[in-house]
Amino acid sequence: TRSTRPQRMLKAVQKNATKGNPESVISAIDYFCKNSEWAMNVGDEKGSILDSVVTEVNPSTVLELGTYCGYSTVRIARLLSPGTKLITLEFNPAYAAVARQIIAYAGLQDKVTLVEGPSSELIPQIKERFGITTFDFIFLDHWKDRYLPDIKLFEECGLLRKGSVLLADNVICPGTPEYLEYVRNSPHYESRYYPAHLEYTKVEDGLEKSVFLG
Ligand SMILES: O=c1[nH]cnc2c(O)c(F)c(-c3ccc(F)cc3)c(-c3ccc(F)cc3)c12
Ligand SMILES: [Mg+2]
Repeated sequence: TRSTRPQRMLKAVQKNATKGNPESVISAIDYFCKNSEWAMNVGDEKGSILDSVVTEVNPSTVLELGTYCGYSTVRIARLLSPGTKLITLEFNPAYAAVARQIIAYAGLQDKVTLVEGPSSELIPQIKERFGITTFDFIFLDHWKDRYLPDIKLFEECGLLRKGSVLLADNVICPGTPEYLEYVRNSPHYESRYYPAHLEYTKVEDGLEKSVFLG
């Protein structure tokens, strides 16, 4: 049967990247998406903004919603201090299977815990399952309609602390208007928009960074 796009992306990584070299994995995926098949990785332009925010926060606890093929997981994990781990949630088992292999190819498997399932069920389990009290950094990149309910879930579950940084992808394309309205008008968040483009295209998109004020 015909391979899937994530499987073809994995093949491109195995062919063109160097095992244990995260930069080469990132480059191989970007090359694949620019020259073979578009795919919904955060990409190099928004990825550079992601890198700068992660570097600035230098988080000890990290959560990613939406692993897909692991591109942003690799981007984040390669920047973490030794001993720091990130938890990434993926709903789609086929995506998760490819992501595990791409993360391992980059040599970052010891810094990543990939959990399969819906964020609505997994978020309330995080404290007990992973011994986390609060997150320093959260990257939202799963499904636009879950951004607002999941940020409310973070608040209800006590997973945010004064200074927790949330960074959300696709706030313009496909767009998350209710989420933006919430973080931009809530007295509990300081929000800032980083303009960019939809990965590998000229279409407008951007990232929204929101700091929890407590
Ligand atoms: O769903 C997503 N999660 C995370 N990141 C995404 C991302 O970075 C994207 F660029 C897109 C996107 C945007 C425009 C487009 F034309 C196709 C896909 C999607 C997306 C949006 C709607 C869908 F029906 C399917 C996928 C996502
Ligand atoms: Mg995205």
